[in-house]
Amino acid sequence: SPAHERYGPLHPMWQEPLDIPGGDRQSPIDIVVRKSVFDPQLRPLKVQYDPRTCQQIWNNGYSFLVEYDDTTDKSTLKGGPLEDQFRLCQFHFHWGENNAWGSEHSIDRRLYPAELHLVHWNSDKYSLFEEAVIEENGLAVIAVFLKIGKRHEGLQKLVDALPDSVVEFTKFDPACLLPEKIDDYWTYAGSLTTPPLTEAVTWIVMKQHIEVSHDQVGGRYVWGISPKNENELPSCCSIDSNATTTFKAQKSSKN
Ligand SMILES: NS(=O)(=O)c1ccc(C(=O)NCCc2c[nH]cn2)cc1
Ligand SMILES: [Zn+2]
Repeated sequence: SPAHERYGPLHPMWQEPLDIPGGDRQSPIDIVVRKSVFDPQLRPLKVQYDPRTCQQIWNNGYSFLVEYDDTTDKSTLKGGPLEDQFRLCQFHFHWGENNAWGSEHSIDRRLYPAELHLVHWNSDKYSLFEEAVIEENGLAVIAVFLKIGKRHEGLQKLVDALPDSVVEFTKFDPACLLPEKIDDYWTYAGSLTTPPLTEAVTWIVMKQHIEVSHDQVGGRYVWGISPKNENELPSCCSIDSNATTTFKAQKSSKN
């Protein structure tokens, strides 16, 4: 069943108590630049996205996802730290209530207003995302920081399409959201940053950010997770704010 039938406002992920894994590779992390080590064995990243695999955009109650058809090897990622070929299944953003924060990773403790995650799963070893998500080398996520600046034309097509639920969204090439130098990245072994927090992710964090204008960045009144006015707030938003707070509290109580 598609993700929006498994997750989303009607089945919020945070309600049941979580048995968060003990975890020695939990994400997100603060990237301490002076402690990062150059690895000459890292190869250039090979990103080959086919815009025709773009299927839909939907609001899952705490962010919005753009989902891709991952039934064949049409939109793939390989190279860099990766031994296998990975299939793009979705991308989504993390943002804050204001532009002072919002990203999940930080660079020398600096947070960005938002962070894009392009989620891929290992199609050489597994046949479904659900299988790969529980395996150590199952997922690869490219993270790109967003900074407020000039308007990002490619992003605008997405912002214009933002749904209150699920809308058909096609021919979007996510490569337009990547910075120009995709071979300048940090990589580390980590986890999903939201439940089920499984430690299955090879993170590839881009050093270069992309610029978006302030009216393009997330937050309750821009990225379509809340209606025209406050009292029409769909239930998902209330779950959204509580869940986010609860989840963050759980996570900080853990470590
Ligand atoms: N922020 S992130 O680390 O990039 C990230 C990416 C993907 C997911 C995700 O897909 N969560 C559902 C997992 C699941 C288990 N079984 C079926 N789906 C969560 C966080
Ligand atoms: Zn994410």
